[in-house]
Amino acid sequence: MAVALEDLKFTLQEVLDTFKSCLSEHKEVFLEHYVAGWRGLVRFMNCLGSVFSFISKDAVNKIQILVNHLNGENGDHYITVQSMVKYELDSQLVDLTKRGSFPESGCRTLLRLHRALRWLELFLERLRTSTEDSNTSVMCSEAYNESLSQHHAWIIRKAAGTAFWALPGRATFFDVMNVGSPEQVMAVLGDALPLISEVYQVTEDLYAQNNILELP
Ligand SMILES: CCCCCCCC/C=C\CCCCCCCC(=O)N[C@@H](COP(=O)(O)O)[C@H](O)/C=C/CCCCCCCCCCCCC
Repeated sequence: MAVALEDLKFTLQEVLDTFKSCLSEHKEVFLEHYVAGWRGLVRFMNCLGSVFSFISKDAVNKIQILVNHLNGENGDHYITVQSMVKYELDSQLVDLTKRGSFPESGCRTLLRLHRALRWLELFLERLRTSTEDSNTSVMCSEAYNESLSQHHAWIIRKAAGTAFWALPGRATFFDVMNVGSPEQVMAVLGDALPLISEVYQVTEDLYAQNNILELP
């Protein structure tokens, strides 16, 4: 497995810092930082091997859709997730019941990443409380089955389940994170998790209030 440890050393910290900077003091989620967080996670995943490339391609595609909105002529409306939701709903730019004219709306695209963030939260929580003999593939599968899998077709669930078995063991995983000793990894995860959870919850509440948690 080719792992660019030097790149990861700052990338992982960067990812966690990026999620830290996602929330404004008024609990708005900055789309630019949210997307940057995902970019970092994808870089990390790419270092785990080509077996994950079908996952990273989908994530990259969705990240790019959001970046295009941010850089587009209506980019001002995409500064925060809150302003994006308001703008797209007010302007009727979202397919609400079936896929139609707006397959790349910001709302439906971010929803896919938002669901994946729940997987990440559950997976990192398992890693944080794991012991030496815990199995990363099992932790990853459990987190996936409790979250994202409910939104995936059978064929995607099968492919994801197969890819999870290619994950490195816990010790290698921690090495790749390059944070330091297992205790230091646990401490970093302990710092990062509440922030990731808060970003997830703020987004979840916003989508629930606007009744857009099931966008096609
Ligand atoms: C501290 C870091 C340690 C953990 C590092 C984790 C790095 C994870 C990086 C990226 C995660 C990938 C996010 C995937 C987003 C998937 C979005 C999605 O659900 N897409 C599906 C629906 O889209 P539409 O068709 O409606 O447009 C799409 O069908 C999915 C296709 C690809 C398969 C997705 C499988 C997701 C598995 C997530 C677990 C990733 C495991 C990585 C292992 C480290």
